[in-house]
Parts: sequence; C-alpha cells; structure tokens
Amino acid sequence: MESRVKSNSQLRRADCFGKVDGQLQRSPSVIVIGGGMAGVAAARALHDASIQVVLLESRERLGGRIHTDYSFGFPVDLGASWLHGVCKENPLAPLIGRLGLPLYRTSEDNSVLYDHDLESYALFDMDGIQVPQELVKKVGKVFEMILEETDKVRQELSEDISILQALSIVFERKPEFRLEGLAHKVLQWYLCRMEGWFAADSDTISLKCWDQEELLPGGHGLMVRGYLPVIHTLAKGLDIRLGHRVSKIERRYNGVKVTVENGETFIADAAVVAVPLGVLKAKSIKFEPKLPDWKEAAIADLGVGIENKIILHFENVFWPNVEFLGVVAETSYGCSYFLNLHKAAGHPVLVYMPAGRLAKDIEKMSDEAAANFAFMQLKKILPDASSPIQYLVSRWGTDVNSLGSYSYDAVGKPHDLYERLRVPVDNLFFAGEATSALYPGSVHGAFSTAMMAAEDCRMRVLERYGELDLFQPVMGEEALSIPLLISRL
Ligand SMILES: Cc1cc2nc3c(=O)[nH]c(=O)nc-3n(C[C@H](O)[C@H](O)[C@H](O)COP(=O)(O)OP(=O)(O)OC[C@H]3O[C@@H](n4cnc5c(N)ncnc54)[C@H](O)[C@@H]3O)c2cc1C
Repeated sequence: MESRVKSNSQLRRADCFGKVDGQLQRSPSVIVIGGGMAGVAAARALHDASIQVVLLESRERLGGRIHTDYSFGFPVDLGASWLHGVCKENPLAPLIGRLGLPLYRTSEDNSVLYDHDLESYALFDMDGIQVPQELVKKVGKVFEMILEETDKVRQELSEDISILQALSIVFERKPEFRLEGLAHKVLQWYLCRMEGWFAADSDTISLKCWDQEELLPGGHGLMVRGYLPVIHTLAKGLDIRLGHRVSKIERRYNGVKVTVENGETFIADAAVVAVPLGVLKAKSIKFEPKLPDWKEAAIADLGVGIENKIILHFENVFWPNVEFLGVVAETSYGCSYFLNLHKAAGHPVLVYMPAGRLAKDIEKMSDEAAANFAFMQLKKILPDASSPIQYLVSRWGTDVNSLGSYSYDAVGKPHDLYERLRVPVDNLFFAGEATSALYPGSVHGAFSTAMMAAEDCRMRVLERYGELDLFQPVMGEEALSIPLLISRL
C-alpha cells in the first residue's frame, strides 16, 4: 500500500492541523474517524477537493469490515466479498471497473431470498443424501408465496411484528403451506438464507421494513481478487494514522477536537464519523456536548446483526462443483451453507457462513473449536471429507472495532433510522453502512454515504472560508462508462 501511514512514535502530541489552540491556519481541515470503506472514501473525496484531511483508524490495518487475508497464499475475504448489484448504477462500479477487478456472479437478479440459480447449488440432508433439485425448486416457490402472504399480513396490521410472527399467522391461515419432513427442512434452509442476508434471526427482523432497501439489478458478484484493492486505491497518498482509537469528540461552533485513547488530540474545522453502528451503540466514543436525543435514539434503535466466516482451506477439492453447499435441518438455526471458492476463484476453499444466534454462539468458541464445528457440518453432508490444512475465523460480533457485522431493521422501529443516523450534527458528519437508507449493510452503501458526507462537509467548511467557488464537486463523472468485468454472465 502506498498511502502515507504514520505510526504513533512518529507523532508528537497535539500534532494538529487546521487550527491549533484557536489559531487559524489557512486551509480548511477535516478529521475522518474510521478507516473502513466509508471513512477511506470520504477522506479521499475531501483530499481530492483540496481539504487537509487526517484519517484516524483504531486498528493496525485499513478496511474495517473489508478484510482480505493473504495468509493462504491467495486472497480470501473475512468480511464483505460480494458486490451486490453488478450494474453500472452501482456507485462502486466505476472504481471496480477502472481497476479491472474481476467479478464472479454467483446469482442473478432478485436472488436474495428464494429464486437462486438452482444449477449452482446443492442441498443435503444431515445423513448426506442430496435433496432432489425438484423439491428445492418446489419449496422455493412455496417460500415465495409465503412471503407474498406476509405482505398481506403487513398491510392489515398497524403495529409492526417480526418476520417469524408473520410466518406463523400465514401458516395458521394457509395450512397447506405447512410442510412436512424433508420439504419442511428445505423451507427452514430458505429461512436460514434470509436470516443470513440480515445477519439476524427472523424473530427480530421487522415485517414492516425488511424489504425497504433498494436492490440494484445485475445479481451478486464475488470480488475474485478480494475487496482490499479497492480500499488501497482510495487510500493512496492520504494521511492515515493507524492504531489511533478515538475516545472523545468535542464540537464547538468553530471546529472539532478529537482525542485518541493515548491522549493525543487533533483539531480541525469538521469531522466525519465513520465508525460502525456497534461502536456507537457501545458508547466507547464520548461526544461533548452529547449527541441530540434523536441521534442517540437512532443509534439505540437500529438493529445490528452478526454474520461470520469460517474459512476452511483443503489440500484437494472433494466436493461437488457447485457455488453453494447447503445443509438442511428441522430449524433454521440448524441449517447452514458453504460458499465454494473453488468454483468462483479456483482455490480449494469452503467458506462456512453462520448468522444471527448461531454466529453469536460460535463466537464463544475458540478458533479451533469454531473451525471444527464448521468441518463437522461438512462431514455430515460429505462423510469422506478430509480435514482442512488451514483455517481462518472471523469474530465481527465481539471485535471491539466492529461489535456487529451490519445493520438491519429491528421490529417496531422505523426505516428512517438510517437517515437519522446520517444527518449531520453541527460540524460532525456521519457516514457508514448504517447511515445508508438505500443500501444498508453493504459496501456500496457505505461508499455512497461517504460521498454524501464528504460533499456536505466540504460545503460546510468552505462556507466558513468563503471559498466555495474555488473547488470542484467531490465526485467525478468521467469513469462512469467503464464496464465491469464479469466472468459468468
Ligand atoms: C461477514 C461479513 C460479510 C459481509 N458481506 C458483504 C458483502 O458480501 N457485500 C457487501 O456489500 N457488504 C457485505 N458486508 C457488509 C460490509 O462489509 C459493510 O457494510 C461495510 O464494509 C461497512 O463499511 P463502513 O465503512 O461503514 O464500516 P467499517 O468497515 O466497519 O469501518 C469502520 C472503521 O472504524 C474503525 N473504528 C472503530 N472504532 C473506532 C474508533 N474508536 N476510532 C477510530 N476508528 C475506529 C474500525 O476499525 C473500522 O476500520 C459484510 C460484512 C460482514 C461482517
């Protein structure tokens, strides 16, 4: 990475910029807090608009919930790995296109919940017998009809209820949708996939709001070479301070003062807060004066779920040549699925992806026990499976730098919480996946909020300097026509 990264030891206390102890310097300045997609993209945009920017990141690495690991000798993503919406409307498409990063499309449009491309996955019962594709297809259609019925329930009710409660109402009204035996288990697997999408269990997801996000067309493309190159490109040449955990943000009419855990302080005209919702919920950053009640309520009320990845690296490929291997069970908690990286990227790797309570429970285990748990799931469906030679385990729920995987609409809470999280407070601007009303829980959502925060912030600080006319808009248009590289159409 070529970004200008400084270590703690290179810095003096109060290595400030913008204004030091009330003394004005000439150029407008912004502190960006958090070095995930939102923070890095906001810092890039502000830097390109000739604003002095310093980015403070608590970890010793950039990327946040983008975490590409290279220890197997090839890239694997422990956090985000799909571009959701492989289309030119995706705000990340120009950058990914320009970098020539290949994508492998695992599924087509509208494939989040039920109509997966059946050619590309295989479901198995616990006894290792493959579920006939006809049955998977049939149950998929039933699941689709059930979801349509839950929509009717939603329209009848004034109060919000959970997806799980809505399902029980549908089953009472339409007993023909209650499935038995293997078909019931397949239905639970569809529910498990839905819960994975939200990183939460169906008894906590809002019936009113669950489908309010905008799904871009073009299906879902795996970043074959990992997501990190995108972060590194955006970070090039920025003033980034790794290992700088922010503990306090003070705002005054004429600027902000940000304090890092070791006592070091930074002062600027404004700040972009791009830390995860889980970190804001934990109140590990003190705001002075405190954030307004409406902002605190939004932080408290928006849901944050957990999804993890247990990445198993094998000597050889011994599994079927499909994109997903699924395990069906009596409950969605007991179901699971593996992404086959061999099909997408040519590596002998399976990625186990637990979500919700299951992910939380697995986080209580050691890495070894978690990897073993995932392998045991695999053994149930492929009894001759050989042991992995290496593994990686993510812990997004308990990692103090994330405290959750991504946001979702919790029961009884309005969808406008994302927007309330985004709205600036004086000279504090907010960015990150949880501030995206359109694309919550996604990398492109985090990126698009960064563009908004950077532009709002730029306007604000330049207003103070009376220099608005001198600067160009933050976003350039020229790269928009570059096509995405897709290896499976
Ligand atoms: C397992 C998993 C799978 C996912 N899969 C996909 C996918 O396939 N496609 C997709 O689009 N999205 C996916 N997501 C969601 C996506 O990763 C996130 O929405 C996105 O990366 C969030 O970016 P962000 O900048 O908002 O937050 P983050 O990436 O979390 O960045 C916030 C940064 O703030 C830093 N920070 C925290 N506290 C402090 C502090 N006190 N001081 C300074 N810095 C601090 C953190 O270290 C972090 O670097 C997935 C997420 C997970 C966990």
